[in-house]
Amino acid sequence: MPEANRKREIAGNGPQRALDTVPLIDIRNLTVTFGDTRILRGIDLAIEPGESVGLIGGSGSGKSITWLAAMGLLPKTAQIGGSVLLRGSEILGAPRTSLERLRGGTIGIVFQDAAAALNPVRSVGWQIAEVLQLHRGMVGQSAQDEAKRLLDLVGIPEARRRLGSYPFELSGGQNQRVMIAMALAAQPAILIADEPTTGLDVTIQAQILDLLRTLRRETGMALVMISHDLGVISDVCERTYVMDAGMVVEEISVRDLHTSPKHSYTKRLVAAAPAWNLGGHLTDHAESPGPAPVRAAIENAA
Ligand SMILES: Nc1ncnc2c1ncn2[C@@H]1O[C@H](COP(=O)(O)OP(=O)(O)OP(=O)(O)O)[C@@H](O)[C@H]1O
Repeated sequence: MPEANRKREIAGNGPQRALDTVPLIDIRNLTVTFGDTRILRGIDLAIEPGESVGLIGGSGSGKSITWLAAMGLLPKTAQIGGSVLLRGSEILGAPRTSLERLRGGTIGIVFQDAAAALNPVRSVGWQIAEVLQLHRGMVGQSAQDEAKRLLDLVGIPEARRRLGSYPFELSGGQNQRVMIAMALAAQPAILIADEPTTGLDVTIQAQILDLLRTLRRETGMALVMISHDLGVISDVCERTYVMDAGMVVEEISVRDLHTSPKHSYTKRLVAAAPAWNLGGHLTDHAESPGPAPVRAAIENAA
């Protein structure tokens, strides 16, 4: 399909996006197969610079696999097809070294389980400094000062002292903030947050979501939020892709989620979510009843 038509088609099917720019990331007809099992069945999605975009769907719908495939993080047993353009250049199948440069560089990633993702035998200051050296060439005092600034930025108290702390000395919420600081250290153009608040208590979850919203506004980076929680998506994102069984079934603005979901799966998600949950971006987050009832409602809908 000619490029212009493709873009018109995307715009016609979902919320309006800028049509005259090259997307930051443009995923086209992405397929993933393990053996005989097709996991992704032709994913199309695009992220513009500075946007905040959700990827919502039930467990096993392929949300994480989409981004793992796009960034070359799947095992060799995966057969991958389609195209992933980063600022117009193909990165699917790119050499490992250039993908490693992109990951944690242009593309920052925050996973659910920060404690597992952080190195237990290195101080958080060391780990942030490593990113600063790798991606920005910073060493010595300037790296230490920047690491401290990043810990301040993500809301870790007594940041200078905390540079010497190990992950086991920090709470779950603080480790998640350290992960975000590490991702930000490389000044990414896009941050992919895969269920970044699952497992954290309600108040900490609200604080982390608030932090991600603020950081996106202040740094201008794009944010992709992967979640099965409609509350999280409507809290943080402007629009969302809805995934079911390895396909994107709908692209919709978060505001329209309330009133005009089109696909039956999206309608079920919305119908099952408590009313407060869909107004998350309009409410005081600290009063949110939290993710557990939402997850139960979504699982019932699926
Ligand atoms: N290495 C693998 N080999 C075979 N199948 C896999 C592999 N990794 C993931 N899968 C399968 O791919 C499907 C999609 O997984 P994925 O992790 O993307 O789901 P998800 O939508 O992120 O779900 P969740 O919200 O539970 O994390 C699942 O059915 C999973 O079992």
